[in-house]
Amino acid sequence: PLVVGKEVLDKARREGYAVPSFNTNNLEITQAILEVAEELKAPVFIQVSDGARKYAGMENLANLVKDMASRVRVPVVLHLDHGADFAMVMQALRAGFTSVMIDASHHPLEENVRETRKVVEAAHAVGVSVEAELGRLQGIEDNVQVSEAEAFLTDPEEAERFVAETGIDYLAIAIGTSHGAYKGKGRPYIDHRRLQEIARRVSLPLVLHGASGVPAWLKEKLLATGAEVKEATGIHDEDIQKAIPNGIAKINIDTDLRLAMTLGIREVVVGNPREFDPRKIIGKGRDYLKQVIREKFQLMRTVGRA
Ligand SMILES: O=C(COP(=O)(O)O)N(O)CCCOP(=O)(O)O
Ligand SMILES: [Zn+2]
Repeated sequence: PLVVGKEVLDKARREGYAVPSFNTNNLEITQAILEVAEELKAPVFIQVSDGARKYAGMENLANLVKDMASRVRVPVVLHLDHGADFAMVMQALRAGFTSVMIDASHHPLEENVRETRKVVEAAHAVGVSVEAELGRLQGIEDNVQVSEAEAFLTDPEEAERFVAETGIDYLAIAIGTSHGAYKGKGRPYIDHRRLQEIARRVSLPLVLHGASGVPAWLKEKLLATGAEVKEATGIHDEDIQKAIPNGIAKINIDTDLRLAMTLGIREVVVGNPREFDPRKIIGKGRDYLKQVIREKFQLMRTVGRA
């Protein structure tokens, strides 16, 4: 069923596992997420970004997820990813979202606090959980762009104050991850000591954005279809596994789903030039999506937690 975010993440942080938050833009991605969550008896967040809202329509995606979530046994949270402003958050609340992010992290701290408090008051009035962000990720991705220079990591002491002043339910932090498929030259450096210091001061569930791994098997297969993803690199599994006991309870995954969908589509389109049935083309993408989603639940130890 559809549930509120706080209860799912408080349990995850308490019991030392994480819940993946997968971005959806359409029917097939949503199906893949829910089929695997049900199969593995795992709680799951399905999140809609600003880009997805523009692409598919917020109400369309909300109605799809709400209806499908009502027909599975595992807890499903419908989450607004990177809510840009109060108006967008209100649109999500009206559409029935059970968790919302207000991302005012690119504003000065006082404005971030003000914006976030306003959202907390409105969302909590209707029993919906709130995520906010402190610190900035580097990385380029569609509507989420921060140049290297502006990127800065989350200050533990500031995080403690921010949580106290805003009343949020979970906190997104910057410890070295970044959005998109190009997270740095070699292995991205994840500041685990900084995370431990934040987790010591903040008892709320912590959120990791920009956490896609760009799995080797997926990259190899994509390269074999002629996809130009040679420079793509992601967060290493060990860094994810290390971050979870240190308070990370929600982990955002979008890029790995994009790569999986693209692999299926390219394999059919490049491999069978005579194929023009979208069900065969997008359907192949859905199969790879399910494989990636399965791996994420296993990596985050979410299996069987529903
Ligand atoms: O943290 C992430 C994804 O991280 P990833 O790129 O490492 O998967 N997200 O919040 C997804 C942001 C997607 O925004 P848009 O659809 O507008 O491009
Ligand atoms: Zn993000």
